[in-house]
Amino acid sequence: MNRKFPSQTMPSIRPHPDFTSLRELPDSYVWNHQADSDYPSSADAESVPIIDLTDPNAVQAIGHACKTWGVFQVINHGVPTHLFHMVESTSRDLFSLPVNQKLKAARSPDGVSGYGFARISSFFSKLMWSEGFTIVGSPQEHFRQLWPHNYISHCDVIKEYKREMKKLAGRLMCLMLGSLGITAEQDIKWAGPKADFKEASAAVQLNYYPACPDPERAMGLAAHTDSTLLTVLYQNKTSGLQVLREGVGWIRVPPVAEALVINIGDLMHILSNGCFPSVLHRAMVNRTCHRLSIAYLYGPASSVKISPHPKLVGPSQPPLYRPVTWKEYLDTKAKHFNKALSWVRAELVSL
Ligand SMILES: C=C1C[C@]23C[C@@]1(O)CC[C@H]2[C@@]12CCC[C@@](C)(C(=O)O1)[C@H]2[C@@H]3C(=O)O
Ligand SMILES: O=C(O)CCC(=O)C(=O)O
Ligand SMILES: [Fe+2]
Repeated sequence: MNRKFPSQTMPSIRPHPDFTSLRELPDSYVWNHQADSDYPSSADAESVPIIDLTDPNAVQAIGHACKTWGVFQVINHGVPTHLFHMVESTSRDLFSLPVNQKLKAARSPDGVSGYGFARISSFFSKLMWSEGFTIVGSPQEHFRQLWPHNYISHCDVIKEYKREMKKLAGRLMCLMLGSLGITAEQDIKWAGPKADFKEASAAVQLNYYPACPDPERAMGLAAHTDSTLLTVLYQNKTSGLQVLREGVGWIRVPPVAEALVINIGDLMHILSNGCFPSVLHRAMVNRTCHRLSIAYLYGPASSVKISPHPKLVGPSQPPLYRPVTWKEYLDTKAKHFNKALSWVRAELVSL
């Protein structure tokens, strides 16, 4: 697939913003959305599929959505509603702390976890109107810095959220792979004997997009694909997420009560030998309402090499990618950003 990406520049280091003090959009936050004319905006011409996980035809619907959209929303997913309220409340408490307090849990320059700008900021010359907090492993040390007296309850919320998300992500893996004729129990060794993907790993990304004085010219989170197998995204009631639909343009993914957005990531793109293309997406901002989203970024255990599945490879379908671990892929992404998939393409030998 030949994708065009928005212009990128060399990485640079920037200070943290204090959004509440900005009444006008500083030039450093003004994005040239003119460049989007490459991708005509089709507003609501088409909409991202919404799939009921209790529907007996869910496997086929998921397969179709993964092939043609790379994204879908799920309802009746079984994750208790109160958990979303709790994780949203933890997120809100975190981002509403004074900047100096949040900086006590800042992500270190070579670290993964903690508070900071979107990691992809370094590839763009303009700043994004958002803050993020990444959780890999336990958030305890960082949360203790943020809330010395009540960090434990916040840690418990994240722990419970991760547990539920892991269950759902394992289920989604079985459904997605099932639609390709791949049975997790027999065909994916690392899925484990119960095919529950127990050894899988994940990161939780809390995203906060403050209300913005000039949303048409700002960018919440620039266009990217996730480096995951799949991402489960919870968004609050404020819309902002958009996905790129090849040949159509940017399509809104509106918040739907009780629904979760599922994105195909680059590792699923590789595992499916390009059958399920990862989806380019971005987050826009709002003039009056802040927006929160919580991404559960799901991938394999660190020792697992992901490569095109043998069932999807044959004389007429050569493997398009070489085997990579998640860590190797993240390193490639950190260097080449949206061109990372091309960097892991297998050498095609012409006969
Ligand atoms: C596991 C990961 C995926 C991620 C990089 C990370 O190490 C932790 C944060 C993730 C995130 C969330 C926002 C978008 C994204 C592109 C980014 O900059 O940080 C993703 C990364 C990714 O999927 O490549
Ligand atoms: O906030 C959103 O809707 C998108 C977030 C996202 O793409 C991410 O965290 O990877
Ligand atoms: Fe994303």
